[in-house]
Amino acid sequence: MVIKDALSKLGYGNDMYELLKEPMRVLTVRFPVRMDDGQVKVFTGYRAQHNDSVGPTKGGIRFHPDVTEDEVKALSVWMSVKCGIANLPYGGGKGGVICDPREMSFREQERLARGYVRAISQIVGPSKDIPAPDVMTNSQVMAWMMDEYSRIKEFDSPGFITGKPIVLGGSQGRDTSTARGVAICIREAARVRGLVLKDARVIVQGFGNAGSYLAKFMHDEGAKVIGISDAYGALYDERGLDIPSLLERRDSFGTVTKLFKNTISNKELLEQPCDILVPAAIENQITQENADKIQAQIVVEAANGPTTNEATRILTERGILLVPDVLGNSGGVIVSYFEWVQNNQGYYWTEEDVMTRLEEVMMRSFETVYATATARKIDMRLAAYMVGVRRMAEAVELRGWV
Ligand SMILES: NC(=O)C1=CN([C@@H]2O[C@H](COP(=O)(O)OP(=O)(O)OC[C@H]3O[C@@H](n4cnc5c(N)ncnc54)[C@H](O)[C@@H]3O)[C@@H](O)[C@H]2O)C=CC1
Ligand SMILES: O=C(O)CCC(=O)C(=O)O
Repeated sequence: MVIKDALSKLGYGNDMYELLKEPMRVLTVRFPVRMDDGQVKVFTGYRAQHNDSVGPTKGGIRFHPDVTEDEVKALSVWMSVKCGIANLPYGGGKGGVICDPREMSFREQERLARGYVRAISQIVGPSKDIPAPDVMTNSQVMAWMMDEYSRIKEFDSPGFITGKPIVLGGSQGRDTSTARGVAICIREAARVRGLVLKDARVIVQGFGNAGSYLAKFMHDEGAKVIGISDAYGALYDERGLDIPSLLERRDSFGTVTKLFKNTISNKELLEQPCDILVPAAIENQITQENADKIQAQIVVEAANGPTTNEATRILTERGILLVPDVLGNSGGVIVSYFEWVQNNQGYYWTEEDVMTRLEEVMMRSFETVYATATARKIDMRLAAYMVGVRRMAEAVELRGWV
């Protein structure tokens, strides 16, 4: 495990690893939701809280048929590392519900969101554990969840959840912040590799919140986005895709390829020649099986966990610069933190303020991780974990837990 290597390189013993290798708390909930046809369906969900030595835990909630307890647990550990790199006063958390919102009506999704919040309400809160959007959840889902939590607690609680619509206390720029952070990492990675972004060939896997805005930002930079995909297939054109038109035609779940006949598979897309490859969908996409077929100079992970540890080793040995998820996609939680700060202060920033601060934190994070990787001659993922876990380990020691 990377966290074990990172702790060991930082000089910590096995006791620290034993504490930090898994979440301190995981709640499994089963809750009823009345469907539109009058029947009641029981859904299973989870909320994992990795470690709260630094501050309350923080991390998104995903609605997806493949959610498992192990996945949510791993995602909560990665959130801790991510918050550590960006120096946010949080530990990591993550939640998920096994469901397929694409098959549910708007009102069924609302009842699901509210039911999940009722089920987890005892262990979450603005100074305990603060959720946010993730796969197949969005600002509307956050609005329902915030409303449900506020009703239960009987006071307005915007700071309970981030990624809300602006009128309900959301932050300017949160919707595009994950992609903005990825774009900053791409710019910095290209700089250290001497790659000019204009006309650089970019492939983005996933066309939801993270992937679609990233494709837009790359297109706006003058790069050539030659491939994109969603859960149903991929579009590829070496002359460059019409990203503005695809953005208009995607649905709220990031689906667009169903509108086209000439699609290729996600597997084929990942193996096409390009300069920059951005996995922005789900876990385990670059593995031992296809890592030697990746034809990019730079891989920036917008998704959580798209590259296995073995594949990270293969890509790094092949000289490909891999910017890991815990750094690459940290723009989302950074602006979530800004949203929470604004909610706590009751004072709201301009989009320019948000973007300037995001840029500062992302630049500092990239530079610290890149310098650690270069100085220690280690891959960017291990370097990121060393940077990310250090503060948490210190806090654990100072509290006398280990
Ligand atoms: N939304 C956010 O603020 C953040 C998201 N992330 C990560 O980014 C990734 C994507 O999240 P979002 O864009 O928010 O989700 P989303 O639900 O908005 O979009 C997901 C996209 O991935 C596609 N997809 C789903 N299953 C797929 C498969 N098997 N193969 C290929 N494509 C598939 C979907 O069709 C959709 O285009 C996830 O790993 C998430 O954890 C990370 C940090 C923050
Ligand atoms: O915005 C947040 O608080 C967390 C987003 C998230 O789930 C992630 O970074 O993976």
